[in-house]
Amino acid sequence: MKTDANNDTPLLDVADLVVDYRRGRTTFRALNGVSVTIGAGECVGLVGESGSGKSTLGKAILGLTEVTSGRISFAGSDITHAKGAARRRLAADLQVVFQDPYGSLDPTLTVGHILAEPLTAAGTGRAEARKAVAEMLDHVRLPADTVTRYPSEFSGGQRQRIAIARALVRRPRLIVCDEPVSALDLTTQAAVIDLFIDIQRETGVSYLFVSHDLGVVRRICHRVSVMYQGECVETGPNETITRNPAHSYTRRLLLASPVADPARQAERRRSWLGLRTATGSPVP
Ligand SMILES: Nc1ncnc2c1ncn2[C@@H]1O[C@H](COP(=O)(O)OP(=O)(O)OP(=O)(O)O)[C@@H](O)[C@H]1O
Repeated sequence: MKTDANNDTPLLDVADLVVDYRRGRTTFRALNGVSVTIGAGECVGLVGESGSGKSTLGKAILGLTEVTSGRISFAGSDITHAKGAARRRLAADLQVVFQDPYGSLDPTLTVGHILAEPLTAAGTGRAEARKAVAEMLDHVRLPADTVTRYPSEFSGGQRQRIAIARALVRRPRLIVCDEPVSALDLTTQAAVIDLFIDIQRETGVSYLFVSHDLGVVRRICHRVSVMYQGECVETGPNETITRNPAHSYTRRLLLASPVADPARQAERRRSWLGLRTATGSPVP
């Protein structure tokens, strides 16, 4: 595994994480002892069905939800409960791209303003911020005149490129990508995934790539962790997880993910139904 440049410490080290949500008078355990590491320049995929806890893990890393127990370390520092100024300092290194390209950009601001704001808020001068914004637009393959336009003037895929540029503008070391392509049509998805791959090659940034779609994760990630009911049931290299999964839940997830060939899809569906019947409903 690739690790932090100067030592053997992973860039991100999540150990035995527990997150409980309050539901009225009871609590619901959304994460139950989850451990994940990400090295420098590595992309780790987080897959699992809806409700398995993927977004909760992303939110805990970003400080958007309270951690019940366990530890999150970033570049060797404990950030489990980082808040206020400590959390704001982390924003230089730790960024996020959300699923919804329509809701995540302020419609009242020009794209230039949206992209420059994280830099000027951190004390960068206007001229330097303008230069960095132009570079970022180039990185995400958007034309220079994008700066004067508003988010509503762009398609979903273009908006997601703007959101990626905003996440990149402070040159972070890790981006949490929470279902960043699931709201896009298949062709746009493929182009945005290619962009994520190119950016990683160009900048060496790491990704935690959350997706319910193993097909997407197969294209972009070095390693994959599989979540099921708040637990991480399997972690391994992309090839191993997507070709030879050890856990029965991963096999089901794999068989349920769509493939382009309809005949193969039908065969996989039959196989999936057979597997369900053979193993019964509850997954071990
Ligand atoms: N703020 C909250 N309060 C109470 N329960 C929550 C809260 N947020 C999430 N949950 C519950 O925690 C569990 C995990 O949710 P989470 O959003 O992390 O799953 P997910 O795998 O990301 O699902 P999806 O793919 O649908 O986004 C779900 O049962 C969800 O209902």
